[in-house]
Amino acid sequence: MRPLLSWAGWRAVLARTYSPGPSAGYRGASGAQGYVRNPPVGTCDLQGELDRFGGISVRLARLEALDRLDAAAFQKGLQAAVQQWRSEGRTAVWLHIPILQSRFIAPAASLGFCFHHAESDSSTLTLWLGEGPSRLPGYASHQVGVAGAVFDESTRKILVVQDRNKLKNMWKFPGGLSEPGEDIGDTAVREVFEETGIKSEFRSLLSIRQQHTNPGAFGKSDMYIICRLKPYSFTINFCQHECLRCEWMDLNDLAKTENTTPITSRVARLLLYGYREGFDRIDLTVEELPAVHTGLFYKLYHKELPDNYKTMKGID
Ligand SMILES: NC(=O)C1=CN([C@@H]2O[C@H](COP(=O)(O)OP(=O)(O)OC[C@H]3O[C@@H](n4cnc5c(N)ncnc54)[C@H](O)[C@@H]3O)[C@@H](O)[C@H]2O)C=CC1
Ligand SMILES: [Mg+2]
Repeated sequence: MRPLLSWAGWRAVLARTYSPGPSAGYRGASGAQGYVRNPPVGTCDLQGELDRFGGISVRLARLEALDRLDAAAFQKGLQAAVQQWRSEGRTAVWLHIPILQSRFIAPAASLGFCFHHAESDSSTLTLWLGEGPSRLPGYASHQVGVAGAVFDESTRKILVVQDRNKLKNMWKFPGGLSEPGEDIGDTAVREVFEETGIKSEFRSLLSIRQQHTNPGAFGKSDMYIICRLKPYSFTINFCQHECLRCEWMDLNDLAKTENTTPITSRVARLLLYGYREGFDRIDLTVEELPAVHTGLFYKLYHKELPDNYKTMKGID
């Protein structure tokens, strides 16, 4: 059995890891993003990561001796390390703690660390070391809900549901919360299918509602986006868990009824206007463009831009 890492050993590991000497220099230019990696000391192989803002990121999951380290020894080691990082002019510490090592949260908090966020299997705590108030960005500020206004132009019918879990049964568009990494249009199409059995395709984005302190948003703000969808199946098979009723309703009736929410009524009128005057008046269509710095792609939603403006040919 390997020996328990002592406080002195732990302190040495932390101190050596964050004091780049000849054997542990930063990769890349000074002040740039890089790693600080030392050869294993005792049973530990600690890695600290320097970010481009001068902060240091510590991932406890990478410590080999973590299981055998007690909370008190961790606190002393962390305190010494924080002192060292301060003296080195680091701006912040990001401490990533696996859920099974949550015993290290309280010692870190006693040194001034606060929760930044938590995911299912880890929490991230931060400590601001820079001048003045913290400039660290917060975590998620909104939840995103997306509904589909599925409109069949050939019959002028719109797909509506009544929620099973609401005290008042009002007509609304089927929809739900967006999943991480999911495009807005894909959420609308998925939620419509899950709740009503109707297959559809994305056409445009119609409206965005922002609401703060929404009771269902875990203290965050709520962004509720309504998309225009085109149906390609018409037989309703609605979800009994979530919906009480589901119908194809004439768009005029939805625009006039009082048995609906203000947002549904407003978007029904918007759709009626688009149906009569041309959907280009109301649609924010989507295009995929490349991001310059990351090489990733993103979706951009805006009113249709004439081709000559896209290319800027023939424009003064
Ligand atoms: N103004 C409007 O017409 C309405 C807008 N919205 C917006 O739609 C979005 C959310 O859509 P939803 O259809 O509510 O989400 P959703 O379709 O993703 O999920 C709703 C279902 O999740 C389950 N669920 C939710 N919270 C639960 C809990 N605490 N415990 C157990 N089960 C739970 C229930 O089965 C519920 O039927 C939000 O952005 C909200 O603001 C929702 C209702 C009406
Ligand atoms: Mg729903």
